[in-house]
Amino acid sequence: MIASNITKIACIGAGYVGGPTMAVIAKQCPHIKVTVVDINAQRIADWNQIDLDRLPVYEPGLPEVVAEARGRNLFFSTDVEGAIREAQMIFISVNTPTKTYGVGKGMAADLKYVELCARQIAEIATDDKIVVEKSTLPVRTAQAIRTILDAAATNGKDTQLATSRPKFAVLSNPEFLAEGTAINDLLYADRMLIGSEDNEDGKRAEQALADVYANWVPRERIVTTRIWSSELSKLTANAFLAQRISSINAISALCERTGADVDEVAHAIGMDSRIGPKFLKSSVGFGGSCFQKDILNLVYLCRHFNLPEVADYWEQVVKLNDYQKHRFAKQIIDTLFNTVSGKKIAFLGWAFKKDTNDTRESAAIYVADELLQDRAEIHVYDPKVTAEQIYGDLEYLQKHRRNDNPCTATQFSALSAVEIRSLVTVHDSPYEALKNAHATAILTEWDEFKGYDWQQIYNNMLKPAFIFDGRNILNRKEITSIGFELKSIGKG
Ligand SMILES: NC(=O)c1ccc[n+]([C@@H]2O[C@H](COP(=O)([O-])OP(=O)(O)OC[C@H]3O[C@@H](n4cnc5c(N)ncnc54)[C@H](O)[C@@H]3O)[C@@H](O)[C@H]2O)c1
Ligand SMILES: O=c1ccn([C@@H]2O[C@H](COP(=O)(O)OP(=O)(O)O[C@H]3O[C@H](CO)[C@@H](O)[C@H](O)[C@H]3O)[C@@H](O)[C@H]2O)c(=O)[nH]1
Repeated sequence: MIASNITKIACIGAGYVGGPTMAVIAKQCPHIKVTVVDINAQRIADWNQIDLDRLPVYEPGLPEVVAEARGRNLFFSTDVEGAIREAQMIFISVNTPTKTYGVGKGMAADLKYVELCARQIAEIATDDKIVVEKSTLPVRTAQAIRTILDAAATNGKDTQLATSRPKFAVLSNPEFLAEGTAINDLLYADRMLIGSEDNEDGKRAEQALADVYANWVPRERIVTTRIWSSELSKLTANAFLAQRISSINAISALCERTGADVDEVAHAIGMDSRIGPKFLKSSVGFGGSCFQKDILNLVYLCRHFNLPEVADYWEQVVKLNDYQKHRFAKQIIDTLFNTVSGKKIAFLGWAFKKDTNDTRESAAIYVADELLQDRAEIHVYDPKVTAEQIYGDLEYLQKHRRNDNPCTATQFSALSAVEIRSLVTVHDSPYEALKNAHATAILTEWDEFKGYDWQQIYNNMLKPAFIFDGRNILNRKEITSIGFELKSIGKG
């Protein structure tokens, strides 16, 4: 029977979602044994690190949560089969990146890892399981998971009576946490969304998962819907959030031409309670593993369902974001007298936002790539990102440029790993990165950047000393009074 009182949970995928979400469930529910598994043995070893500063995910508040629950009722393991066998409820929290091959290349979500999980669960399960989609998935994926679970569950078990074969309930439970604030987002979630199949087992499973969250989430914030609505709500939420950023970034370009100030415009419109103040910060462009991937997935779905106008509408959000990154890089080249060849450009920040070590789709990667095409010498400092990660990001981009992206246009030539390493230097000290630089570009809004000794930095830079503030974090009056030439986003 589908369990109604959950005491054993497994989560497949120990990444940025699986790790923090399960750590918080374990912290809040000491009566539930939570096992997080991954095929990446290094990742699991890192989650088991005694030194909590070296967990694989940098996230404020996470070390404290892990310290409290790990070894008590929170376990990280590579034994995927054992965890599946034991659990009553299994979260699938594996990556669903944009496809880089075949049908839907560059647009559709790659569901191969999710499919593998479904097959593995079906093969190993000997009793009834609740399977929870935690990964972000295209609408109607639950149907595919159900088909795999049902078909594979009978495979090789033909001798078993149909009634004694394990049963599965599939739930959609998308995750809305944002990196950098994940622990707070999980502890004080705006809502927990659960979509279930419309049958007795589905409703039983929905109740069981709602009861888990009710250990700390107020009941009125636990929202239940049809399974397709839940799946689609996740893509829609990200599309709406990203759309706000592209909207304000579009206005930033107009501000630069007209003498308006985008931060003032954002403040003024955000005071309208119908618009609201959040997600109106103009920047060098949004990054992260979710927004672009999920919108492209939405666009692909719309085309699949023959809705080209709807597809074009949402695709524009991504195109505008590409334009914003390109505009920033071009402004650096234009301002530095039309070439950055042989010039030292210091990058402050590489992560896609502050308070994370995640760099996936970070604007910094695209801006760097465009400057490297002109043979700039880039010197990077980021408080949490390793040199290997930075080189790896640039090398990956050389193989996976999108042709329709002005930042990665086809006329760009691919740089070799050796060329990248000769042109890009990664520093442990921001002051070293900035010494003798022609210009500084701020790519991430890390708080520490604001507190630097900018007078000392100015003294050690070449003149004229340019700052391109891609996050509008510096105080214009103070910085320009030192002598810097400051270029901000959306300030004419
Ligand atoms: N990162 C976020 O902020 C965020 C927020 C909400 C939702 N999501 C969604 O959650 C999902 C996971 O994202 P993430 O950022 O945690 O990804 P991630 O790449 O950090 O982690 C995924 C993990 O799954 C593991 N994995 C893949 N296939 C496996 C298998 N068959 N068995 C065991 N382990 C396997 C990988 O080794 C990896 O460690 C994605 O669908 C993403 O869109 C992400
Ligand atoms: O006003 C803003 C807000 C954000 N950003 C940028 O947008 C990107 C994404 O930021 P954010 O949404 O805070 O982080 P993510 O971790 O990508 O979280 C998003 O993507 C997750 C994965 O799906 C969802 O769970 C979250 O709800 C959704 O906010 C980053 O580059 C930010 O710098 C801006 O430029 N301006």
